Amino acid sequence: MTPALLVLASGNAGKLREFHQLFAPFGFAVRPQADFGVADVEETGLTFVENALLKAREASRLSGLPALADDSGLEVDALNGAPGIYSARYAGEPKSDARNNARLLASLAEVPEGRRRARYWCVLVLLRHAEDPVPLIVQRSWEGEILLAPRGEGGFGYDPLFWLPDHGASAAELTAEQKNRLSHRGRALQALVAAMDGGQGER
Ligand SMILES: O=c1nc[nH]c2c1ncn2[C@H]1C[C@H](O)[C@@H](COP(=O)(O)OP(=O)(O)OP(=O)(O)O)O1
Ligand SMILES: [Mg+2]
Repeated sequence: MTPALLVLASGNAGKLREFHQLFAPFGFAVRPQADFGVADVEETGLTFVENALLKAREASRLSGLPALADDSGLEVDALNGAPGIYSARYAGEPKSDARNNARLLASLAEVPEGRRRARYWCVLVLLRHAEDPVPLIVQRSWEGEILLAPRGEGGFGYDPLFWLPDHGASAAELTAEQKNRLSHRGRALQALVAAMDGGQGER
């Protein structure tokens, strides 16, 4: 299935910017859920995949279009996997990247360099319609370490604290093109598009 038009089931401006860049080469149109009056759903799942399904289903139902949702977050080993599926709300409501980053640094204040390993997860769910019983699902991670202080101005969310030892940069110090090539989201989307083009049966 290569739909002519896809709704992006997200209200996150950083994600939407990355998806627009990532989809540009593939030649089908994507529109944010806000264009169809879709508001954020309550993310009541206990896994990224459950939350992504809830978001995609709601956006598809209200738009009448195929929908792609991204549920993502940061898993920090020294915090037993927190903030995980709660990454967006780590410092409470309303969601705030600045307060989330401050809480992450405070939570890791006693954890030395070398023990600050973490990874981003991105789960993408594509529904052909709201009652699609065969969602297309891909999950990818991106390994890094949590810095002692923020670096860089790019990206969004936890990127200024997400250090990439192999690149000698934080995720916020990469160009948009570099981040999209390396990231959990960029690689998940490549895999999703490959699966849409016939990798998973007759879609
Ligand atoms: O590449 C990334 N660079 C930095 N931070 C990131 C990234 N990817 C996910 N994250 C963080 C942001 C947010 O704290 C959480 C996602 O939460 P998540 O519920 O999936 O998104 P959201 O509520 O911001 O928007 P929406 O649900 O409408 O898509 O993980
Ligand atoms: Mg969310």
